[in-house]
Amino acid sequence: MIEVLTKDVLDVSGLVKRYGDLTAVDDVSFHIRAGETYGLLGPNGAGKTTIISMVAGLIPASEGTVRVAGRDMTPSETQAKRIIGLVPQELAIYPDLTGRENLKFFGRLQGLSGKRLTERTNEVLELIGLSDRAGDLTKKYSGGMKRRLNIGIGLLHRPSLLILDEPTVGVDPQSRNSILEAVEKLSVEGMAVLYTTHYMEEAERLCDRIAVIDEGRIQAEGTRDQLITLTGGVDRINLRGGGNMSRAAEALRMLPAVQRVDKDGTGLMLTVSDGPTALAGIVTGAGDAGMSVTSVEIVRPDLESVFLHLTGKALRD
Ligand SMILES: Nc1ncnc2c1ncn2[C@@H]1O[C@H](COP(=O)(O)OP(=O)(O)OP(=O)(O)O)[C@@H](O)[C@H]1O
Repeated sequence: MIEVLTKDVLDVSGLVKRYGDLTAVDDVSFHIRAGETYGLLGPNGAGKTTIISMVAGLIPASEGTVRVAGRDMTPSETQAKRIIGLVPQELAIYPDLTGRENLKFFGRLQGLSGKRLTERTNEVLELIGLSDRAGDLTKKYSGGMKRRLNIGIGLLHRPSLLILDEPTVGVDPQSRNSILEAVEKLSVEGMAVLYTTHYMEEAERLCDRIAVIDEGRIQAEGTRDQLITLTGGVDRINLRGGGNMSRAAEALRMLPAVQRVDKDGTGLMLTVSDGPTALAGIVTGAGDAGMSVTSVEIVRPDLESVFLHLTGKALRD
């Protein structure tokens, strides 16, 4: 049993995709186990959709291998595809059918029928939070509800690996939360999830491990905390106020935890090795040196800082 649980559901090795002179995906390798949510975090055009298109067997790889539950994935492979639930960015639902009718239609295509189809449809509606709107035509759904239904369709056949391509782009906050909650629940139930996003908050909340992707390459991979250590793990403390800020800056530079002090018109920005521990001494030190501090902010490093550190670019457009 333990052996089954620790086996990789997905194993990607040396994956490359070339379009003419452009290498859209460049030597990408990673693996995902049952119950693990793995994030591909990168800006638009980083290569995320191309990676998952190869993982799902929609397009052939130029080089490298994709193994799903031990089987080689290729566009002609059918067994491995049954293990996957792919939820693309584009919606694939019928506007003139209700939510429930859409699920039943796609469920039948996947070989479900009778009581099993009804039960699974109800389970999926519950999971994506659409039970109370199941009887409405989907053309009346909000964008977020349509997106949730799209995810539901990918779940009907109980895949071992769910692939979600930027599932929350352009959706309302309620639907976004409902999507994130559904992914968390599926993960607890043992599903492996491959999640692409350019929102670092989502990667931080959902993903056990994250690959930071830029220009087709994995720039770094690890847990959130492992990635944060790449930045040197320093915090920023912003002090706002008035008084003698030049003297305060000089005094604060002498404190052991303070690596750097920058000054602007309204305050001081400090780079500090352990912000929460050093905070009290910094505020006291600034006051003793003649600064009147009116506000204090600690900014801990996040995945945005990691991306900036690795690529010199901001994650957001
Ligand atoms: N069929 C194609 N032919 C030529 N170039 C392509 C093709 N598909 C993707 N590309 C290029 O490959 C690169 C990666 O695109 P990809 O769609 O995988 O990025 P992404 O990270 O998923 O971004 P987005 O979220 O915008 O889709 C881009 O430069 C894109 O223009």
